[in-house]
Amino acid sequence: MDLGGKNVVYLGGFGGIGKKCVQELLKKQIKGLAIFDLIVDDDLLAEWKKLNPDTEVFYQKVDITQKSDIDAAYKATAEKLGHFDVVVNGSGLLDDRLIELTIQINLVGVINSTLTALEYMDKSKGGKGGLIVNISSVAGLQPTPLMAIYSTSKTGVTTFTRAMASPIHYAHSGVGFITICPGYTNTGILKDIDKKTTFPFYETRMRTVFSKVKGQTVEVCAQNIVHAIETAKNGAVLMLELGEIHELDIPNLWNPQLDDCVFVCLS
Ligand SMILES: NC(=O)c1ccc[n+]([C@@H]2O[C@H](COP(=O)([O-])OP(=O)(O)OC[C@H]3O[C@@H](n4cnc5c(N)ncnc54)[C@H](O)[C@@H]3O)[C@@H](O)[C@H]2O)c1
Ligand SMILES: CCCCCCO
Repeated sequence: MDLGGKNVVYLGGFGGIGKKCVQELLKKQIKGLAIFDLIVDDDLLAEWKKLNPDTEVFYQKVDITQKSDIDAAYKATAEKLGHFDVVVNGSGLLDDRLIELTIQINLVGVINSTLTALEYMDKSKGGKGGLIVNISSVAGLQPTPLMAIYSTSKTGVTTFTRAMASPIHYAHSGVGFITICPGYTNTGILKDIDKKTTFPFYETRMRTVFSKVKGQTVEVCAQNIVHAIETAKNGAVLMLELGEIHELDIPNLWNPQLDDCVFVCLS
């Protein structure tokens, strides 16, 4: 999608990856940018507004565990911008001690944000269509024993987003979906990992190598997220690893058998 003149909503826009994504998005002559987040950096927000006078940049406080916050923020954004073309669900928590909160933020919050945004974007409901980008993780592509709860939440994000990208849904709503799965990216989420694993001090092979795993810079991750927004097709699952974008082809593992054929479950 050409981002020039578009309206973007970014959830988690003051986080490590979020801040850099916002800075990359602001280079694309977007028309409006709504930053939803639990926290705000007032100085950074003021700087973004000052440096981008032709873009309407504003902040909405949102606790993504509160559906009422999500509803209010999207309503206010629709009133301010008229419509929005791109939504990035980029909030997240990595702390397996906090089971319910991990699921609430990483999965239920993304689901609620997605379904609320769809109410405004869905062509069949008077919307203009658009693109919803859900940030999963490499931990959302395969089981990650070191942080099993986080991995579960992110696997849910990957599966939910792929289901939303069904050709049937897309034909109906005109809203495309892509899943972004970053590898290690140098932000605070990876710090103090021993306090955030499923089992404290439980030596897994991953824990042994955790501090030696190669990571990518936040800047290159953000650049690739924005490149994906501009170029990826509906349904793409993109692993962003060490500065590269790998489009993944995840096979169907089950296709229902009918009396006279195998029904391929693509929608
Ligand atoms: N850094 C990595 O290695 C990495 C790798 C793969 C995926 N990710 C994912 O990328 C996204 C951004 O992560 P990050 O590395 O920038 O971490 P971060 O901790 O810097 O940012 C997390 C963001 O989520 C927001 N958030 C947390 N709880 C919230 C709540 N209740 N309501 C609203 N917002 C809330 C924070 O305010 C912050 O803006 C997350 O979804 C994370 O799981 C990160
Ligand atoms: C072991 C997987 C680490 C995932 C990074 C945060 O999504």
